[in-house]
Amino acid sequence: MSAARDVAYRCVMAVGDDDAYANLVMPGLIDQARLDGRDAAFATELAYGALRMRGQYDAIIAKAARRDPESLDPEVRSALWIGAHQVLAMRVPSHAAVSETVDLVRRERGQGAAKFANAVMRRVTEKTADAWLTVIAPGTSRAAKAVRFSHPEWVVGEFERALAADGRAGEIDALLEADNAPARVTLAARPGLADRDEVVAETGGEPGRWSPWAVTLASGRPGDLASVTEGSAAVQDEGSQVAAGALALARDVEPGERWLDMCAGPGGKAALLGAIAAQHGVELDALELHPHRADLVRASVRAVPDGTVAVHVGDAREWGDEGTYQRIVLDAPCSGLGALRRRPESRWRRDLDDLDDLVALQRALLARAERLLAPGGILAYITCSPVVAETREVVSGSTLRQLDARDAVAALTGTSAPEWGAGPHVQLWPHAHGTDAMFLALLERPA
Ligand SMILES: C[S@@+](CC[C@H](N)C(=O)[O-])C[C@H]1O[C@@H](n2cnc3c(N)ncnc32)[C@H](O)[C@@H]1O
Repeated sequence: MSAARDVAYRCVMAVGDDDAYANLVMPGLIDQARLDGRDAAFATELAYGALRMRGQYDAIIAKAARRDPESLDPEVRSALWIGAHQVLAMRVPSHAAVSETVDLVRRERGQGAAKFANAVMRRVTEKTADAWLTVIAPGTSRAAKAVRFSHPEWVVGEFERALAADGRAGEIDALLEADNAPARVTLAARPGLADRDEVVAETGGEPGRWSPWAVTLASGRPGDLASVTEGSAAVQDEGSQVAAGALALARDVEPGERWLDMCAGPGGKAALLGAIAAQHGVELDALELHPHRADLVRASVRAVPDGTVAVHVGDAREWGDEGTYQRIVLDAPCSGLGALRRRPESRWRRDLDDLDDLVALQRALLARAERLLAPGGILAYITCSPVVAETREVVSGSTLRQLDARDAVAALTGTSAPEWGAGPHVQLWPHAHGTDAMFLALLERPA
């Protein structure tokens, strides 16, 4: 069996067995197996594709095996997902995909299971992906879309609601499709620490579409770049750059301002805001509940001039002195459903019940943020989720005045405010903006 397929299999199994994150385990597996660039890309596509599309592949396997995929051994089910992905979504010849899958299953579960896998894979290869979709996902119901685009049905429902609330009813297929396309890697060349043109030259990438600091990479491992190693640039979705940058640009920075990042780990926004704070000679407190994530914040801000960012460990609901901060970013813990492109397994890890707890936490954090804000201060409420309950419904419970976030986003991105929807908040979308589905509201405490 090929080393790349073995790496993909180990990754899929680690995600299933150990609750691992594919993007965290994959680099180690690739290094261990000493895959070259081409095989590493192949293994990554196999594993991420299988993890993303497993909802659709389970529906196909159920028909082909005439068995509930849940009843299969995890080893067999994982191997079949990877096999199905090769046949249905990549240009791997059927005979190779079948024999590699059978070899894998034989190694893991013996001859009987290999015979079964052989029969299932042969049936899978009998139809094209489109032909299978007419069998497993006919029509345009929510359930059919869930299978076709391999998302949990409740997530499709939440996305439909969020799109409709944003004047984008009818875009659901485009959104679900965008979630299944791997996101290109974007760096932030942190202002004052790195020069964007130099990072473009260093990486062979291109300037981003929205953020003045963004560099979009064609390919490659960003960890190997000098600017990333020293911390003057870092991987950061353009949506995150826009949301954090909008707070900095919402109005002129006055001397002596104090800024707070209430939920800072792992520190992407803290580093961007810290870099901007340093340019203005103002200070940023970065707070994080979990000590190990606070360590990540310290590492993330290492290139920001000393004395600008102070990292603290604590629960933001009980932290700080009231009326202290002129700017606060509350990048709230959320379902993460706006970042499904980057985390292939994450759509299957949440369920609707998680939302209630998250929303309660988001509301409590926002209530605390309101108190920590100085009169006249501004708060950015941000989520990497478009879910209505986590976004506009949380903000609508605030006692603060909502500013038109479109103005700050337009100023930052060199666009005009009406391009960013009906306001006053801004909702970014993978299919429309090529970013994660970040939500941004700017709230102001009356002076
Ligand atoms: C969405 S992430 C923030 C991402 C971060 N702003 C960035 O750009 O890298 C939310 C963070 O909030 C932290 N968190 C959760 N509950 C918290 C609380 N009560 N107080 C402070 N931080 C909390 C989580 O551990 C997590 O690191």
